[in-house]
Amino acid sequence: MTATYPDLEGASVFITGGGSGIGAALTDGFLAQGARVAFVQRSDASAFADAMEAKHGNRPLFLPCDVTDIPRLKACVAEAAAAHGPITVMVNNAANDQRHDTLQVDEAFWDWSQAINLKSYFFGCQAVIPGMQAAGGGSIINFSSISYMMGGAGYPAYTAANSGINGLTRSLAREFGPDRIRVNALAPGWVLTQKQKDMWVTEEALAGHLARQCLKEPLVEEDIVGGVLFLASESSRMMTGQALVIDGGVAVTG
Ligand SMILES: NC(=O)C1=CN([C@@H]2O[C@H](COP(=O)(O)OP(=O)(O)OC[C@H]3O[C@@H](n4cnc5c(N)ncnc54)[C@H](O)[C@@H]3O)[C@@H](O)[C@H]2O)C=CC1
Ligand SMILES: O=C(O)C(=O)C[C@H](O)C(=O)CO
Repeated sequence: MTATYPDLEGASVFITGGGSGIGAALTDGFLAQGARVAFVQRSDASAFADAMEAKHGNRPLFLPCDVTDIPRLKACVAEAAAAHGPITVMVNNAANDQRHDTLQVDEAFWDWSQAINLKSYFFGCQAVIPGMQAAGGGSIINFSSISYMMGGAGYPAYTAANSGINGLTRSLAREFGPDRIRVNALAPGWVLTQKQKDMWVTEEALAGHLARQCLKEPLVEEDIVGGVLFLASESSRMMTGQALVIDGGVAVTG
């Protein structure tokens, strides 16, 4: 059950990685609010856009883009603004939590990981801020993760980026608050997307993780949508520079 936010009707929303996983649930959730949604991702999402149009009678604008290609990312932001009006809601969601062994990481892997998981976030924000300033404000939601709060081993380049996203978020909130641009992070817990199930979920790992949650059910994509809509809408008008955690209540120490 998701609340309705009347101010999101007609809002111009841009989502990175909006065609699969949590991002697809976000595209669905914003379309259900009557927003105009543009999203980017690397792989073809035309069939998903068709399905969304059939469901909502409101087609999202899919723009193929690798978010590590910053000129292309900026061009997509410009194309989305031309189609839907100035972007007033930006969701930096695309990421890659590829596991890695610290002693095997080389500079190329490190740079690849930061390019997706941190650099694209900075330049995604930079691309939408002038339009938000001209529009009199906006809301940016940067996806982080509880991964760095848990201090989990096995993906330090990813957790470093997730931690960096919170620093980025707080600094941008300070710099652009006077323009009425709000910048918040959202840190999900373990959300059982198809990719997580295919790549990382084992019975043992899931049981260990659920033991750390207060609420003993796994999270699904839709559990994240309500928090993002709230941060996007004027219902959170005096909230900025924060990290909203949706993780079923994971104990972060021990
Ligand atoms: N699923 C989980 O358990 C958790 C997810 N998160 C965060 O939530 C966000 C979404 O995660 P998921 O839906 O699980 O991820 P996912 O891997 O299922 O989807 C990520 C999306 O980003 C796109 N993408 C990846 N690299 C890209 C690139 N270079 N250029 C363009 N698009 C690219 C993918 O195509 C996909 O649409 C991420 O920021 C992730 O760090 C955080 C904590 C836990
Ligand atoms: O990709 C992530 O970020 C996560 O999967 C965070 C999870 O809570 C996790 O890593 C559980 O082991």
